Amino acid sequence: MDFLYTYETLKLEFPLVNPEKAAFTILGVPFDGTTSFKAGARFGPTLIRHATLNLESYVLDYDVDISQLPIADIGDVAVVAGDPRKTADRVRETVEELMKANPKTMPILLGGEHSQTLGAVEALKPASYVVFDAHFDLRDSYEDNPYNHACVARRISELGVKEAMFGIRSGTREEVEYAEENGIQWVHARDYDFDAFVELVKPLPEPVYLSIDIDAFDLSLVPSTGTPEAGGLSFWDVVEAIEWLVEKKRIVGFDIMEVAGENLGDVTALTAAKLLFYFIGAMGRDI
Ligand SMILES: N=C(N)NCCCCNCCCN
Ligand SMILES: [Mn+2]
Ligand SMILES: [Mn+2]
Repeated sequence: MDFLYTYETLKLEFPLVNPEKAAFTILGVPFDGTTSFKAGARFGPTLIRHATLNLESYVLDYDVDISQLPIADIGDVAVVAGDPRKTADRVRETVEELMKANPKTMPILLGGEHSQTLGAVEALKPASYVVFDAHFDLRDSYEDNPYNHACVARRISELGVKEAMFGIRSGTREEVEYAEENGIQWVHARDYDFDAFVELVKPLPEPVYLSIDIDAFDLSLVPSTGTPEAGGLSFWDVVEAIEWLVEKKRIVGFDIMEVAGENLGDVTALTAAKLLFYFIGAMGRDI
């Protein structure tokens, strides 16, 4: 099918289906127009797709071969360089077009700056937003822009979406206060464990949007990201949380954001690609 704002790009190596028939639809968002420290998230979607070439499609832990699942890849959103709001509008419109064509598909965004998650959330209207991130992203405005990547959770909370955050280890006093005043629960990376995750996520209303800012992981796993922070989560921390969510909650959208880099085979993209396969594999157990 045709989308207003997307173009074709590198695709996953195994057979793909049309979005009308897909249980999962991949959409790249190669935007890095408000990146404040380390550039290159515009290459994230391509780097992640390329990194999947290194992976077996068989997810050992689940006995699921994801090459057998109905997956679509609708390419990348054409970005409006330097304008996170206009680009997120295109993301929103693309996800709306997609859901109209196939209300049952699970959109999977690959990014690209975290600012772009807003567009998907606006389109999908989840009741809750579960996010793994080193940062709160609860600033009202950053570098004079309310749609900067450092503000995305604030914009989502203003939509009335309940939020829970995991892996946090960087923020301002104002962000901590905003979280407190608005009932946003969070777990510091230092205090993170599976029980803490379940405790906060269990009471959240469905459906849930799950967002992975790749900087939630320890720096060693994700050196190429916009605002890297030491002291993050392990790979299995996040995989186990995803498994719980997939089993217990209705998920309407998923993303892996803030993957940057300039070189094929970048460690960060390899981490992101593996996580992508675990998410699809875990979801695919029920298909
Ligand atoms: N949500 C985010 N990714 N926020 C990161 C903000 C960057 C703060 N730099 C502060 C530098 C002060 N010298
Ligand atoms: Mn972050
Ligand atoms: Mn973020």
